[in-house]
Amino acid sequence: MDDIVQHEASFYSNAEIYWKEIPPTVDGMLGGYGSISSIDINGSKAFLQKFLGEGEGKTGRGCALDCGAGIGRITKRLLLPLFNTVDLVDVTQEFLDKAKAYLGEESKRVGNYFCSGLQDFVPESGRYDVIWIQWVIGHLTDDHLIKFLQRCQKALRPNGLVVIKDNVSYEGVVPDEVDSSICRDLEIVRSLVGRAGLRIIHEEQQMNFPKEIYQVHTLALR
Ligand SMILES: C[S@@+](CC[C@H](N)C(=O)[O-])C[C@H]1O[C@@H](n2cnc3c(N)ncnc32)[C@H](O)[C@@H]1O
Repeated sequence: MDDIVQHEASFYSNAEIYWKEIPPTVDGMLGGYGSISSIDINGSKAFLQKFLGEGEGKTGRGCALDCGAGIGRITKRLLLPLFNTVDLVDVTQEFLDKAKAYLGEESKRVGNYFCSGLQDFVPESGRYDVIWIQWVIGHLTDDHLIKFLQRCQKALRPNGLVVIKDNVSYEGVVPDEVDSSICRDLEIVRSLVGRAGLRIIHEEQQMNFPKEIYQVHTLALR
């Protein structure tokens, strides 16, 4: 991590260069593991449903933000079916350009396509019921992740949730030179969430993924 902080500019620019070369497809989004997309989405749906609904303390279904959205794989199958409006934010303009066609008819319920790195992005205060952050935190330094989570907390509506769903390493920080990212262990992710001042409401491991990939954990925060 110290290395990355010293070479922060190239950590971000190398990731941008990497993603610009990736085809705007579900397989591209998932590093060749397009086949696990349905298992992923179904797991996420079951996770989110626990918090949605009518009544005291339930999370609303007005507006969601898909962070590191890519072409909108999660927006299409998880967020648009559950929320009235969805905003997308991603650093790769080519993916956002593809999103409208990929989302089809339902893209009329997309509020905004924001092209920005999450390290720079300021979500609108009080706008979102759910802020979904999947398979992208490894592209942020610790400091930027903490500050982004703090901005997300301010962007929540009452009873809103920030959800992180991501790979976790067995131990420590594992760099990936290919896409210029890192994978953190679960303890490190939890501690960054704590340093950001958010509380973990619920946590689950995604089941039924291939054995050879990282474990994937989902954390609901507010
Ligand atoms: C592994 S893909 C995941 C896409 C989507 N979350 C999904 O699960 O289908 C990572 C995405 O993060 C985007 N990305 C990489 N670095 C980013 C950054 N610093 N800020 C915002 N998006 C970033 C890439 O353009 C890419 O769309």
